[in-house]
Amino acid sequence: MDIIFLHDFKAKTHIGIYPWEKKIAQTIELNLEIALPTNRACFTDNISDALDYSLIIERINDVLAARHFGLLEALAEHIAQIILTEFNSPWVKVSVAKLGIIRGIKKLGVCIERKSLTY
Ligand SMILES: Nc1nc2c(c(=O)[nH]1)N=C([C@H](O)[C@@H](O)CO)CN2
Repeated sequence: MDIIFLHDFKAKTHIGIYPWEKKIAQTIELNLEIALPTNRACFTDNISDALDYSLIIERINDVLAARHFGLLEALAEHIAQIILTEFNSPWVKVSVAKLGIIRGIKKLGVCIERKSLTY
């Protein structure tokens, strides 16, 4: 299985269950591992055979700008489903973390793995 990874992807979004979290954007950190539907690009060296990671980043940034999620779990699930359904990945691992939200904890979050139903 070939994988594209995006590590330490930081972005601002509105997330959280408390009223102040609906008003103030927070920085989150995403870590993604995205299984590829084919390894063809390894042999052809052609972007049209690859999963273009810049399109994934653009799509995720659009979601983070447009949506408010209460729970980290819900945001992680939303991103996982986009990767599986829109980018045809057979498997994805998504971690979403908040930074410095609770005193004494540098980073906390959730990590989920999902498989496509079509593979
Ligand atoms: N399992 C979770 N627990 C909590 C979440 C969450 O997203 N998943 N979120 C919060 C608050 O928004 C918190 O981050 C603000 O300090 C609390 N618990």
